[in-house]
Amino acid sequence: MTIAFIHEEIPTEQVEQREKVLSSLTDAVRDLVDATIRSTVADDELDAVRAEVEALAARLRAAQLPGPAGVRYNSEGRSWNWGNAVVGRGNAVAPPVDITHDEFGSAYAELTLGAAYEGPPGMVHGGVSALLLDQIMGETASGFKRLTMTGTLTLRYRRPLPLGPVRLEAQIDRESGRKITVEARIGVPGEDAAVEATGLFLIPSWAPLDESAASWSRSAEG
Ligand SMILES: CCCCCCCCCCCCCC(=O)SCCNC(=O)CCNC(=O)[C@H](O)C(C)(C)COP(=O)(O)OP(=O)(O)OC[C@H]1O[C@@H](n2cnc3c(N)ncnc32)[C@H](O)[C@@H]1OP(=O)(O)O
Repeated sequence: MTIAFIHEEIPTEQVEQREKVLSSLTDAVRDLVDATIRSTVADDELDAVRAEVEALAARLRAAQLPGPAGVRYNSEGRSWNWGNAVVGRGNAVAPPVDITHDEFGSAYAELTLGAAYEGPPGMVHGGVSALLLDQIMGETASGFKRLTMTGTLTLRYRRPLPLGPVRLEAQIDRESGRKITVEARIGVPGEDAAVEATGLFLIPSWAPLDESAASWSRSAEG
């Protein structure tokens, strides 16, 4: 099975303009998700809203990609992955997360998780913690200069994580050939970690050890 990045020759300025407009729509959809979960309006009002939402979806379906958004890049080295489940600017399921890479081998992010990410009452779903940790660890292992895939992820849930502000941190622990071990954690900012993770990330045998020569890079905006 091939994992391919899509070369699309759109000028960076145009990509950034589209990303800005798309991000605003995505924020509005995310707010709609939160509003839906927490709404206590009457049933007939829920039904009226459903009809309007269906009409809006039909407008967006007037022009669609044939499949998922994929990861795209232009020859200026700008890439965009608007469908990604964690950082995708077009994905209202993504919290979203802005990951800062301090230097190669270390990263962090701060975000607020609302009602859409609930597991135990008032707490972050364990799978959501795993999702966020997988992304930050994968990006840390890759450093956007090589393709890495999650091989094995080990999580220790030490204490429940309340919905609200959270902080994620990751750093490479060790590397050997195609194997990169990353340590990470998520918790309330300034408190002990709620979940600790260790991940073994692999550069697949079919991928180059370093892809930076392919003039492929990710902008800070992601
Ligand atoms: C420039 C590019 C930038 C890209 C941007 C990136 C952003 C990232 C953000 C994305 C974040 C989201 C991230 C996601 O969500 S990634 C999505 C979730 N992960 C997957 O779908 C991975 C599925 N698995 C595979 O594709 C293959 O099995 C891989 C590629 C992992 C290995 O297949 P490959 O053919 O390459 O390897 P091999 O079988 O010859 O074995 C080689 C060695 O590795 C050892 N081994 C194998 N498998 C495992 C395992 N599972 N755990 C531990 N060890 C394992 C094996 O024993 C052997 O060891 P040794 O005998 O040599 O000692």
